[in-house]
Amino acid sequence: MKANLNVSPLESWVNTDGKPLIIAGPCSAETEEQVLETAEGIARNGYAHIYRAGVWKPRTRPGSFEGKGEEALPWLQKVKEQTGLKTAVEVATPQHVELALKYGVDVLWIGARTTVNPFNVQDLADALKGVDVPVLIKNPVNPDLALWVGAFERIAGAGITKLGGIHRGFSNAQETKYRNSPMWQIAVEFKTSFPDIPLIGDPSHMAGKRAYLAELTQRAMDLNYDGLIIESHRNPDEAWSDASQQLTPDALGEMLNNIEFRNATYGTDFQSELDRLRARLDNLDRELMEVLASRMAIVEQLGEYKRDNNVAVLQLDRWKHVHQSRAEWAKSLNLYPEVVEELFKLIHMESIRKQTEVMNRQTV
Ligand SMILES: C=C(O[C@@H]1C=C(C(=O)O)C=C[C@H]1O)C(=O)O
Repeated sequence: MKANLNVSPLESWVNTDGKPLIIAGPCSAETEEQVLETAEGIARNGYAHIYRAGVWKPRTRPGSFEGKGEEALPWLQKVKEQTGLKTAVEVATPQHVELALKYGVDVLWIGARTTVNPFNVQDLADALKGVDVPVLIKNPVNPDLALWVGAFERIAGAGITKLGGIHRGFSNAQETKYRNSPMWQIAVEFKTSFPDIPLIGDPSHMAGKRAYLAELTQRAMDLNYDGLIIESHRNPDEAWSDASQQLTPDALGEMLNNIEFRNATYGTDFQSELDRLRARLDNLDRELMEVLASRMAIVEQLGEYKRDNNVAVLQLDRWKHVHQSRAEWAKSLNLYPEVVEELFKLIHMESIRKQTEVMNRQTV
């Protein structure tokens, strides 16, 4: 996917000394004391660059705590004064943008439920015209990379260059382990297509539960994310929103201490070993494709035979056998059966496409 985006590097608006950007703070600003005490704990631990707090909360159903609104913004000003941390809030309407800027919030983020709606995003873009403020855009709730990119195009269209993406995962229709499925492949695609846009992992919203935060944080770091946004509350169990996924500032510090922060690049001694192993991979991938091409040639012959004998392309019994036997082979080869199953589903669909083409090919 391509898009013409003018993006300033992260270092142009926040100094992280080359380390991942850490944004931490409570899901919601509840009271002045809660905001200040949590900020003080985070500042004391020294890991964070930006303090986050939700002031306007988009809730799934009405009736739950929807945020303190404007009343909470002076509390964030105090956080800045007392800790030196920058501050960030979520904005969903032009009025939110206006108020956040009025009270000197340093960084704005657009939530997943806003990114999903181009009308909302355009309204925000219009409100941001002529303003120089960093804007982080969460992925839309549904796994649609183009919709995410569209939001970047709209905000960039307003002249904002200090941009970043937040990968918070994708909403699930059914109960799954994580509250929001990470679907890492979408983020990898995002990073591949837009290497200049800093990408920040949001393990809190992926996890939904404290117990999964460390593994998701590690995963984001293994994928070389530029930063993390993690919810932290002075007393998580008493939080007015997202109680089960927040950590105390100290517990967050402890978790981050146990994360391995990987290097994005490597030295020359490492390079030669990487080159050697990658050369082997190149050869193997080439062989893999040659095998695939041979398979397709046989599929084509089978297609011709089916056409000449008026036999249907799809052969369910055979396909079931292929599907099952390859999953068994995968197990015995120590490969993930689910991955091999997915691979063979793709191969099967390609066989069907090829044979359908053969069937409908004009014979002379
Ligand atoms: C190749 C065939 O046609 C289809 C493709 C299959 C495959 O790719 O393995 C299996 C069954 C058929 O649905 C076949 O009939 O064997």
